Amino acid sequence: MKNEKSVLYQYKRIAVKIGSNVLTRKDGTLDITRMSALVDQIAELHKSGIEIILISSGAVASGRSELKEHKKLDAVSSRQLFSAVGQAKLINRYYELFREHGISCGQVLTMKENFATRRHYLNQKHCMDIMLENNVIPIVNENDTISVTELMFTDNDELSGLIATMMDMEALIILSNIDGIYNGSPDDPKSTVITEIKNGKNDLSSYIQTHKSSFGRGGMLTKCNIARKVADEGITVIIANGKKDNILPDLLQIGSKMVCTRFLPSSKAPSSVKKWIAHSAGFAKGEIYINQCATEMLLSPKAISLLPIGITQIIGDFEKGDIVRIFNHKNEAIGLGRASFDSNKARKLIGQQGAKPLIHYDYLYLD
Ligand SMILES: Nc1ncnc2c1ncn2[C@@H]1O[C@H](COP(=O)(O)OP(=O)(O)O)[C@@H](O)[C@H]1O
Ligand SMILES: N[C@@H](CCC(=O)OP(=O)(O)O)C(=O)O
Repeated sequence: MKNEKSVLYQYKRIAVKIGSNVLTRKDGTLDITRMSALVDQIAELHKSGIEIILISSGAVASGRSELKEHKKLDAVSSRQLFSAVGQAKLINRYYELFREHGISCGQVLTMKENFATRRHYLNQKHCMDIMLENNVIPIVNENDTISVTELMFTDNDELSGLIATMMDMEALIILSNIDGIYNGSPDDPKSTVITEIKNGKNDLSSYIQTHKSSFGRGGMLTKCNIARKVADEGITVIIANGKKDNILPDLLQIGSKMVCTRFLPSSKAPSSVKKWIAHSAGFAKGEIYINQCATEMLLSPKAISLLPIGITQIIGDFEKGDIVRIFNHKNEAIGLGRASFDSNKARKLIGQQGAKPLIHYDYLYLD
């Protein structure tokens, strides 16, 4: 499709995640100039016909800029206070900035629990589908005011991965304060950006410095793990520098030479239910341990369901339809699935021949 400047872009449907570090100045306050520049770029892409979902951090930073004086607070309280004030200010800014381009945007606040059941998942999907159909740009963030401690996403990278898969986007662009993933310390002049990461098992952990940057929550390692998982589901993931001028149009042009790290997508995308299950580890209610033979069968190229005969132990209580984690005979987590019946019935059937599968192949996701 052609835009005003006749630029050809690579995708028609993208999710863009703007990280805390992109939107935050050194003193922790919101960088409105950067925000405005990114809105201009998104507006340009939107006008060229690309459907865009924005996952934007910045609520806490925005609240911090607003409430210069406040009582002494612990970490949870300050996050709740800053995000309550900051999210209102953040979305208001986006609203005004997009309005200058004649574009409507809408707010979607969510939390981990909203992905836990298939029904909640589909409700959220419907909300964003309807926004896109009506030319509205969804701006998604975690509902930081009530999502605390164990209910929280690791960070907005995890949330953006869930959104990109749920909405069947062609690409997820993760904008951070760095050009991509370096093959060493980013501060070392000998390090260079890894431009392409092929699908499959690549261990990048030796490259990643574990210290976190000033305002990011998860760090580069979570970004990589999420990126690989999303790419396995058939979506291209690009990590690029959101602080660079005109980064989005430059990055997405056909034949772009812009420096970034690109995770190449798998050509075999799983079904929509399997994608949901793949991102459900945080909501698993039980643990299913299986023997070596069952492990080998499940990992074989054939479409095999998990039968009670291969189960050795069940930990935890779950209902029919809940997500459970699967462990091999070496107690290593190998995947997730949706239980076809509850834990009481499953326990009674352990090791039995001829019983119905506890996890049907269609509801089984292996790492
Ligand atoms: N090998 C690496 N390549 C690139 N960045 C790295 C690497 N190791 C650690 N990092 C750090 O990861 C940071 C980005 O992650 P994060 O703090 O989560 O950002 P964001 O807020 O944008 O999500 C970078 O600023 C960088 O300091
Ligand atoms: N939801 C929070 C940001 C959460 C977060 O983890 O951000 P990031 O480090 O950009 O992935 C906020 O709006 O301030």
